[in-house]
Formats: sequence, C-alpha cells, structure tokens
Amino acid sequence: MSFNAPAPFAEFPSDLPLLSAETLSFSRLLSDDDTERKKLFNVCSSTGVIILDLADTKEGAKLTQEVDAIFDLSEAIFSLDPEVKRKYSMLSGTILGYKGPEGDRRTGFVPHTDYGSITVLFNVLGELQVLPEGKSPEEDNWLWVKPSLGCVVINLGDAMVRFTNGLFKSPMHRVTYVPGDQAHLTRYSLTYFARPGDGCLMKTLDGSSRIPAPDDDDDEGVTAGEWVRTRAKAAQVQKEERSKFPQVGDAPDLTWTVTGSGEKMRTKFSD
Ligand SMILES: O=C(O)CCC(=O)C(=O)O
Ligand SMILES: [Fe+2]
Repeated sequence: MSFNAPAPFAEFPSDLPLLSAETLSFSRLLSDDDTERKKLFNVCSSTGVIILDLADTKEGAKLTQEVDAIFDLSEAIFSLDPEVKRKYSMLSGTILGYKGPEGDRRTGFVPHTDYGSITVLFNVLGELQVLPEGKSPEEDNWLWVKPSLGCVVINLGDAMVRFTNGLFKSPMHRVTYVPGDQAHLTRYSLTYFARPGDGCLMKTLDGSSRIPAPDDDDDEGVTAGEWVRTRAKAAQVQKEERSKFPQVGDAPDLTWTVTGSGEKMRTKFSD
C-alpha cells in the first residue's frame, strides 16, 4: 500500500455519496496565494475538512516518502503474532496507525469530533465518513471522504471551534468499512493529532473581526490540559454506555491506546 504511488488495485467506488471538497494546494498555501487562503478559510468555516495536495513541494515529497516508510513498517508490525503485538502495545509514543479487521463491515470508530487543533490523516483506502452540520446521524446522511493520491485529509478539531467561537467547524466523523471492490484490502490509517499545549487557555482568540465576540462566561477559559482530561473522561463514559447498549454496526473488540504527549497519537489495533 503506497501513499505516493497510484494504487495497483480497484478505484474507490464511483456510486457513493461523497463529501464535496475542493482540493487545496500545499504549494500555493506556502507561497501565500490569496485565492488559496480564501479557499482555506471557506473550508474551515463550512465543513472543517481540508483535502490538501502535498505535491510539488519539497516538504510534501519528504513527508509522503516518510509516510510510505511508516506504512511498510505498519504492515510488518500488524502481521506479527498477536502475542508479540500485545507485549509492545503499551509502549508510549511508538506505534502510529491502526488496522481494522479484514472483511469487517462494523463501524470501527463511533461518530465523534476530534478534541485537538487539527488531525492529519494519511489514507489510501476509503472508510472515513463525515456527517454534514445540522444533519441527524441516519445512515443516509453520512458522506464518504474519498482519498486522493498524495493528498492528506485534515480535520479541524474542537479546539479550533473554541478558539474561533464557532466560526470554524470540527466535523462529526466516523470510520466505517472499506467500500466496494477495495473491501478485501487491509486499510492502514496513519493519523497525526496536534493539540494546544497543556497550559494554553481555551478561550476565544482576539484580533479578528470575523471571530464572534466571546460570551460573558467564556472569557476566562480552562487550560487545554483540563479540557483534554474532561473530554477524555466524557468519551470513556460514552464508550462504556455504548458497550452496555451496543448499536448495530459497533465493533466492541477494538482496543485503544493514547500515547505521546503534547501531540497526541492514538493507536488502535485488533488481532
Ligand atoms: O482513520 C481515519 O480515517 C480516521 C480516524 C479518526 O477519526 C481518529 O483517529 O480520530
Ligand atoms: Fe477522529
């Protein structure tokens, strides 16, 4: 599986409802292109899902090569004996990515928004779906995010919503199953989470007339450290409740590890 080279296997199906997302150019953003900046602003304040083409930049080429090296490593790690994997799964900050069970059509990641600032996803195969703002979480309302060669998917997290007092959006998303003729393939997802440092105050930013003024009670702000702890606890409660009343499609046997510091990386893998 390569992030960098055209897939030698079946294309993403053409008959699925897709999130309509214009691809932004990393090279144009780096050169501070005005049109590209406006596009970025529009995406952040509408869906919160940025599809960014890394082509044509030194940084992008280096990153995609490194991603492919990590994919290779992930393949080697996930093909290890479950006993060996179990022994190493708790090492902090080491393993990136996860692998869903092959042929499993249950939802691997229940619907959620990410807590941090941004989440960068390196996906080759589809599986990620987004719920447009204001839509109820019925099956028909979820839209697929189609991976494109050399492009990362960047989801804004709730910290950006907090900093911009709701101007920017963090998408509700979930991970379902690899669709269509790609279903027999193993999906590796490499995820980079960035979040504000522990001491950062989670409050509306000053300095832009586009950001709505803070409400009276939101002036002080909690620290990012407290914010993450509260969110993690709430997620745990939600997970426990959900496991008592599993919903059709849940995959309860997948395990979670939170690793790293500052930038959080999550690893999830099954045997
Ligand atoms: O694997 C993906 O495409 C998304 C994973 C995700 O939503 C997460 O790790 O928060
Ligand atoms: Fe997520």
